[in-house]
Amino acid sequence: MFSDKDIAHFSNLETPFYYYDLNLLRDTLKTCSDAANTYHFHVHYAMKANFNDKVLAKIKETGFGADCVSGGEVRKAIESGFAKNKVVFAGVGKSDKEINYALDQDIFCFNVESLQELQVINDLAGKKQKIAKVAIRINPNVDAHTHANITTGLDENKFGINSWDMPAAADILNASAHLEFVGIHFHIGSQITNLDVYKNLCVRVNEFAAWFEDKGFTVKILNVGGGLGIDYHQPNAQIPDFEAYFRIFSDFLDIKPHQEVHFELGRALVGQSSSLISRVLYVKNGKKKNFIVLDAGMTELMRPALYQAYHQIENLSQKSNAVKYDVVGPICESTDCFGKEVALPETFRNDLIAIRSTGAYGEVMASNYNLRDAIVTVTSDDVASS
Ligand SMILES: Cc1ncc(COP(=O)(O)O)c(C=O)c1O
Ligand SMILES: N[C@@H](CCCC[NH3+])C(=O)O
Repeated sequence: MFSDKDIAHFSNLETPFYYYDLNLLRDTLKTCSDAANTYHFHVHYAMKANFNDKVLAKIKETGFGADCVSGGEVRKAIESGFAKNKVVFAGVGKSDKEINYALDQDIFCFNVESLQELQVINDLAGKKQKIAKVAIRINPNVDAHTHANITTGLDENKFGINSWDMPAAADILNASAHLEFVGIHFHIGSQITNLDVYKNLCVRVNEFAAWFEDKGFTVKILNVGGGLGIDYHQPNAQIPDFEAYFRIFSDFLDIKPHQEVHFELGRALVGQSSSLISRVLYVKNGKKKNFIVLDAGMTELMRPALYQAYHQIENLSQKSNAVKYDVVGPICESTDCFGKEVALPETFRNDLIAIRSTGAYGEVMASNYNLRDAIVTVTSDDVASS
């Protein structure tokens, strides 16, 4: 929801830009942190969702750790002040260079995604006379009931080590002098709105934890990943129900006194705190379609083109009766479309348009295809001090 002051401020700015509501971000982080603390759960922020410096600063202040998926993210987390002993490194294709860098930084843990990777980390740690802490990322074959392109925990997905390879993983761990097994890791997908799927995940986590402990391993960390979704249809409802989410894990996980439960939340923490603000370049009224051509495109926000993802679109400049428009960007691709048959007030050149819920996988997935300008960001602090 934008105030008159926000809109007046936006009117003086060049578009497009990402607007960040840092107050909403702070409130979302606090709600999550309070709920996690109730259950003594640990949250690592999945940096891939958004690594804007101002966003990261707020997340670091909350005391969360960082879940990284590249050497670049590990570096960014450390340079942004996240404690090294709260940095985890996941990813199905960690390069030797990235592993060496993370070993040098003595990060908390590698979430290992293949048998070969276990051996490589052991070899590289050995060359440095170090012991690498590792958690085994297990593919639990649990359906997240989300978009196929953002499902990660099914047998056909590339992520994690398959359940039938656990005996081989245990053998490698036992034979590797430079690995310290700390626990098991799962992540079944993103934008999960049916919380029941997490109950199914808990059943699998309990089975694998018991299996490893039966084999004589101490499973200290139960890392259940992230994936909690947001309501893209209600950008003003804003803060996800973290309490209900954590309660499922408290109720359904078989947590032993020596075990910690870790989460890797991305979208739920940052998704609602941003909107992409754009201007209407042209309105084209046709026989079959009316088009609004924006100055933002799939280069600024790729999700609709990539996953046919829904983002609410609002005209901040008009309030009249609704007309249906296809809202498109200027990029030379037919998929450069933010929404079809969107009901909006009658719209004119230079109107301000907000595309909502863009805090997660928005700015970070931007590209300069078509040699587009670099992304600009504006925050609620900028508006407050204007
Ligand atoms: C391993 C891992 N952890 C955490 C996340 C964060 O997911 P989300 O932003 O859906 O919470 C992802 C992305 O899906 C991931 O791949
Ligand atoms: N980029 C995806 C989410 C991927 C999550 C990372 N595994 C999205 O925009 O919804």
